[in-house]
Amino acid sequence: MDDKKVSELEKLQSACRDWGIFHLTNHGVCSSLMKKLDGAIENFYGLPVDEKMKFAPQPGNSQGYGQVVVGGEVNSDYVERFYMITESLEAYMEELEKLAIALLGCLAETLKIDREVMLKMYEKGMQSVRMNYYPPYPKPELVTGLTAHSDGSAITILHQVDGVDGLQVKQDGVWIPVQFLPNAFVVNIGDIVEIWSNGVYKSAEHKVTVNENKRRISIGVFFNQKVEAEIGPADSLINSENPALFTTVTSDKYLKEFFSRKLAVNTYLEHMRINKS
Ligand SMILES: O=C(O)CCC(=O)C(=O)O
Ligand SMILES: [Fe+2]
Repeated sequence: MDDKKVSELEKLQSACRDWGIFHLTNHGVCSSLMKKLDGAIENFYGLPVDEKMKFAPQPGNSQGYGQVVVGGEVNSDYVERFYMITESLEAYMEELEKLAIALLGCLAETLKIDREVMLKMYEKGMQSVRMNYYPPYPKPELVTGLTAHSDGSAITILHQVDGVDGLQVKQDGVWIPVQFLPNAFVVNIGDIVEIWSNGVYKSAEHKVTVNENKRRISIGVFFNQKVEAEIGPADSLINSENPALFTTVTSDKYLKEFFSRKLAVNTYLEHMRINKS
């Protein structure tokens, strides 16, 4: 491996270990697709509420337009969201999937996990997308845009439309604003990579604040394992000196349990932790 690659991988390693979140310059990849998508999303959120409510989720289905719902009640978070499992958005998703696999490949390399093992788990994995719309609010300190949480995904690739800030990540107990970088995605390590890496990489605890005058729109794409893959620490990382810190569960169970819980930090991950202290 050349020195440049070694140093890039080292940077990735420390970002994942210390922060669970980092910027990824996109070098113009998907930029025209992104513009189209941004326009479509702005048009959608600009529609009257009764038009948007036509896309409200059916009972028992998490896909559709609405607010954050916790245990059947609408949460106080000041955000409108649209969640869908991606069949449309194909071109954008295809490009992002290549990026996600490349990133997961780099993570596997830093963890000394065989690339084939990584591909077996994540290639053609389940993907979903969530579009978040945070309207401006005159007293932003009185509302939360999106509650503190970690993503249940393996990794999340986030695009912030128009560069309106608001995302924050918790580091050593302190909330740090994630500065917007033009032409860069934000990548979050999600709970699945924390489990898969047996705790080497940490899922990012993050939240979103609301802006006084500007509306904020973000598009998060969540990359998960294949539905038939199990979720647990990678076998090659476990030995008598490094016991598994998490249990292994089927994807099905993981997804059901994750979505049945409140949006919060490490919700199901903590449940999977072995020898909780
Ligand atoms: O709006 C953002 O920047 C973040 C959204 C987010 O964290 C999520 O949808 O899980
Ligand atoms: Fe998130």
